[in-house]
Amino acid sequence: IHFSFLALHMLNTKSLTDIGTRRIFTSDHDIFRESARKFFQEEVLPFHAEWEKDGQVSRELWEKAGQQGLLGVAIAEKHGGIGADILSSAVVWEEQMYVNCTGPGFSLHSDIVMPYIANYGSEEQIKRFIPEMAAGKCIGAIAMTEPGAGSDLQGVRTYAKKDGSDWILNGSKVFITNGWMSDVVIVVAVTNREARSPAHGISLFLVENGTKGFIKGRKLNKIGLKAQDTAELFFEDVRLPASALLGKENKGFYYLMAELPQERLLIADMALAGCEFMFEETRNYVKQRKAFGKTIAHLQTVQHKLAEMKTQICVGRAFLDNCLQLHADKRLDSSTASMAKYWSSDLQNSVATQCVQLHGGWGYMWEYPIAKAFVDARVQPIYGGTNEIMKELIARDIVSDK
Ligand SMILES: Cc1cc2nc3c(=O)[nH]c(=O)nc-3n(C[C@H](O)[C@H](O)[C@H](O)COP(=O)(O)OP(=O)(O)OC[C@H]3O[C@@H](n4cnc5c(N)ncnc54)[C@H](O)[C@@H]3O)c2cc1C
Repeated sequence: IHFSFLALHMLNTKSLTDIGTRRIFTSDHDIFRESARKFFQEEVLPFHAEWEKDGQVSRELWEKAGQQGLLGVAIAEKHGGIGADILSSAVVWEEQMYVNCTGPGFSLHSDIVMPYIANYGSEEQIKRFIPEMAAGKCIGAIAMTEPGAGSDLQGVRTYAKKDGSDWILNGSKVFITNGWMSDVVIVVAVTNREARSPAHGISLFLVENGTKGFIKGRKLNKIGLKAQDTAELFFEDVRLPASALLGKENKGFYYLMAELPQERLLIADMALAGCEFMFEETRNYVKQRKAFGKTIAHLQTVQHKLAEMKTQICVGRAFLDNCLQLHADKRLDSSTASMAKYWSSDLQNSVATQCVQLHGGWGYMWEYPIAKAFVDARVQPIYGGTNEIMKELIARDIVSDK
């Protein structure tokens, strides 16, 4: 393995987004990062303002990302994925944040939805979905949250009733990332209402776009993530064949618990990358903005703010990179992933607030990247399990007698 040649000089990096400065990556990762960076700069950034108006990205973008090998990066080749490691996925997450474009729901598709199918799907399901998803021709979503059940996942009401060997699905879901463009949705539903606890009676289903009774509601009008097609989904007497069940009946809750740490790590890494982006954006701004005859970068209070933020980001990055490495070694436990999610997403919001402040009035204008980064950051402590729930999970481990 050839580690990044610059890795040992990490502390002297010119910019927090420089390639080849982090110890966890090899030179192969760096080469991959260069191509991912080019893709996001050329194929995403110039079109994103238009997609913000549309409330969604283009289908073409998904296919281009597929052709470029940016989807399903960490999914095994034998299953139809790219067959690289999770650190390569992290490269894609981070590069998306470095262009400040939150529209494409690639990370959810590649590193949340695809793993469920690869890990729990039948051979037939894997063959049917994974290659198409890696090609960007089939867009994936996952529908857990309902209007009446978010944090309390055991409170889901969507119900799949057996009818011969088929299932009849009824219910509704809300806040579903990639929901409007989705071609396949993993739907969390109750399959046994008499289970000894709700967690024992939940299953996962693969529901395809176009299935009778599967209705997409509106694209939700969010305060940020303007180009992300977050939607409501409705299921009205949707008849599903036995082959739509993902994994084993009534085991859905266990699958969710097993996969959620990766989702939390991904949010955390994107939060840290968002901080790195905002920091560099603000550094550049204060070095050229003049007030009282000098650039504002000359003001000591501004310098101290930047020094504090850089320190926090570097400390956070060290922990996050450790978590990424642990996850690559399959040793990341759930409560450590929760720590990363809660701490990084809180940091992202604190950095966002301070960076907007350092931009003055221009920081409040939509055409300035920092304004977009600020509103986009706000959801990070909410989704993927709220930060209050993260603290519950961390605390449970601390006081447990086991
Ligand atoms: C943009 C966006 C995209 C999303 N994408 C998806 C998706 O793709 N798929 C999906 O299934 N869901 C998705 N979600 C839903 C998201 O995961 C939920 O919004 C989140 O889990 C919180 O649930 P809730 O909104 O019902 O809030 P609630 O559960 O009602 O929480 C309200 C408040 O109460 C607090 N609270 C609740 N329980 C406790 C407790 N036990 N202790 C302390 N505090 C508590 C919460 O922390 C929060 O502050 C998305 C949400 C958004 C906004």
